[in-house]
Amino acid sequence: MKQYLELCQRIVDQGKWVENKRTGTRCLTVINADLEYDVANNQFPMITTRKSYYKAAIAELLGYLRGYDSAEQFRSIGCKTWDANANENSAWLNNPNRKGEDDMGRVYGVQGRGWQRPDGSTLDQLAKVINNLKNGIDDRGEIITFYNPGEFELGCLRPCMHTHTFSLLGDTLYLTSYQRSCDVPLGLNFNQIQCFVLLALVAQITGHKAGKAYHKITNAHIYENQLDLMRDVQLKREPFASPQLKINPEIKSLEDIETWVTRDDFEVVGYQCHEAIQYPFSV
Ligand SMILES: Nc1nc(=O)c2c([nH]1)NC[C@@H]1CN(c3ccc(C(=O)N[C@@H](CCC(=O)O)C(=O)O)cc3)CN21
Ligand SMILES: O=c1ccn([C@H]2C[C@H](O)[C@@H](COP(=O)(O)O)O2)c(=O)[nH]1
Repeated sequence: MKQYLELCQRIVDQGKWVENKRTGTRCLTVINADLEYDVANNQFPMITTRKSYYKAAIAELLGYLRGYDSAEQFRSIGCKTWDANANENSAWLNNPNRKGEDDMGRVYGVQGRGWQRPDGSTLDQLAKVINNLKNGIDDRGEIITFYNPGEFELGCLRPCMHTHTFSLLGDTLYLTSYQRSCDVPLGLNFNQIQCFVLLALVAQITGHKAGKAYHKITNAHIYENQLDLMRDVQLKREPFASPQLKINPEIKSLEDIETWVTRDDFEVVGYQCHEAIQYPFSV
């Protein structure tokens, strides 16, 4: 929590204003932030200086791991975060590749589970990584990347947290996640949870201890219409201690994640927080 608040304060104190053509809203911006999460000691990085909707963040991650490509699929598992980008983003609405209501196109999990090869076959990046890790193999390339510049025009948004690298040291699994663009008041609240859960979950299904998750962010920003709430409300609050995350121990394989796991297989213990803050969302 301390590192989150320090990043917010750094943006407020040292950020530079950058115009953003896509959303039409300028952002106070810093470059480069390194966060880390202690998964080994179950310090769940939920924001405590406002209410955090952690189940929606976990549902979003489950949708990525399943290769979902429609906002309807995300809604059906308890996550509304893709409604606006699938249905209100003018560039995407005018894109001839959009297949209709709720279509997100070839984003995130579509690339992670079905990267298109030149011969027409597909590569399941996630299954390869899980298989290797299960067999104790780290080939120094246990990478899942959603970033496919050749297919950007086939999706509603370029992935923000775009690459996840797993590393095995003895019986301990580590994760390094890379993010090119980060909406610190809204998106980061979700992304911190997702880095933590991705490591905890993959460690559980591959039979390893979880170590640390490292989260590397390039462009970290606060949109202009979020700044007053961040500076004058959220940053004035004292954080509470981190809660703990309990994951259903019956989750044992990638197939479990694909078939029956829901957001209710994840439970938070000891969460204390300040009141909700509703930040504006820029599409
Ligand atoms: N401008 C922008 N910021 C983002 O963080 C973002 C995008 N766009 N586009 C793609 C995804 C969608 N994400 C989102 C979208 C909405 C919320 C959001 O509204 N969160 C609220 C309530 C969540 C709920 O009730 O489930 C919050 O207070 O955290 C969070 C992340 C993250 N990404
Ligand atoms: O997981 C996510 C997804 C998106 N974001 C934020 C970062 C930016 O504010 C927008 C994406 O806009 P671009 O113009 O494509 O950079 O969404 C996030 O923080 N986390």
